[in-house]
Amino acid sequence: MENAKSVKLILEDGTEIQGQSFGAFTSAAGEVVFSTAMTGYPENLTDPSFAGQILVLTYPMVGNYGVPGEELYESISKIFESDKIHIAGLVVNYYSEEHSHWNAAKSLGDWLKEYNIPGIFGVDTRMLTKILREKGAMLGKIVAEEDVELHDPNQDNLVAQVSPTQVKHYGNGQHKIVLVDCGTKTNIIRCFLQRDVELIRVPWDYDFTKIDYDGLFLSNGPGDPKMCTATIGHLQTALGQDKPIFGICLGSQLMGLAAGGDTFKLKYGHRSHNQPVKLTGTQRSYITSQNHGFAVDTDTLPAEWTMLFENLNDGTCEGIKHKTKPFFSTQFHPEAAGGPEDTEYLFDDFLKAVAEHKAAK
Ligand SMILES: NC(=O)CC[C@H](N)C(=O)O
Repeated sequence: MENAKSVKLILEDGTEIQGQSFGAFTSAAGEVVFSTAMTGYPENLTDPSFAGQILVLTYPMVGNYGVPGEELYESISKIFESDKIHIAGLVVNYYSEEHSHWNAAKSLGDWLKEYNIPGIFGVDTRMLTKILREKGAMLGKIVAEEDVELHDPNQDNLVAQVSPTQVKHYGNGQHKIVLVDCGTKTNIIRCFLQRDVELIRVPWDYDFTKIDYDGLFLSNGPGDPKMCTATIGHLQTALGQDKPIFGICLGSQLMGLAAGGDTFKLKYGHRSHNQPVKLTGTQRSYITSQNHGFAVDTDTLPAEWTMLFENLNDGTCEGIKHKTKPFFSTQFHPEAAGGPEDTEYLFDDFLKAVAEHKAAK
């Protein structure tokens, strides 16, 4: 891009990288994390799990397929994972303002401008990723004209910032599922609506134990799961019953915490579309889409819980399950947009558990 203004990326360890501005010419602070996914920036940027984060993309050319226009499916976005950009800033190597794709409606830079989010290009993002892998995810800032303070988003209750304040209903299928929205990706809603469900989407701190549901679902979401004390409290009540429960990503961490286990922060997290996980007790592995910085500490799980999936790169917990009750979770994203769809069958497993539980009543 010609005539782009200079901006800097500054990390908390003092690393300073000069680059050029695209998107909004403004400063922003956050936690600097990297993703090695090769595509999917429209989905990543709108995933509420990224709230407060400055996202570094290792794929070297970004923007060349543009950004799709908004289309709706059952009153939710057909493509995006929410109705706005959630990242704090974007760091890329080569930015392509020119774009070409059958459904492109605008450039990535124009889209970032609409939401006042800064981007920086001309950064060797693979070198930067080596720093983040060695030292761990760090605080950082993109500095345009005005300087800003470093800020740790994990100290904030980000879930309260991205969760809706109203209850919403979707679909009229036979299984009544409560979706606790801690920052849900819309593809989770789409996955449910393609199945036989009536979905009740409730805020993160809503007392869902008052609803006579058939199954409970806990969504993904941003920040430290320990901030969600209200959700954990309601979940503990639900764990005292037998109705099926399924959690994804933050939802998995909340299940671990409500069960009495602990969570911890990974050194630099898992963000990509090719994370291998193994189903415990089998030799079967799946390629999964992931975006998390925290994980359940398997060693802290109570005796009636066990690890359901294990990450084959670093051995960390990628899901848990109760040994006798129909409660299970994944740390990865089985609904995966973008990314591999190998594990979407888990939605069917959950609804099968719901149907069986209803039949046994
Ligand atoms: N995608 C998610 O739900 C992320 C969960 C949590 N915020 C983490 O970073 O681990």
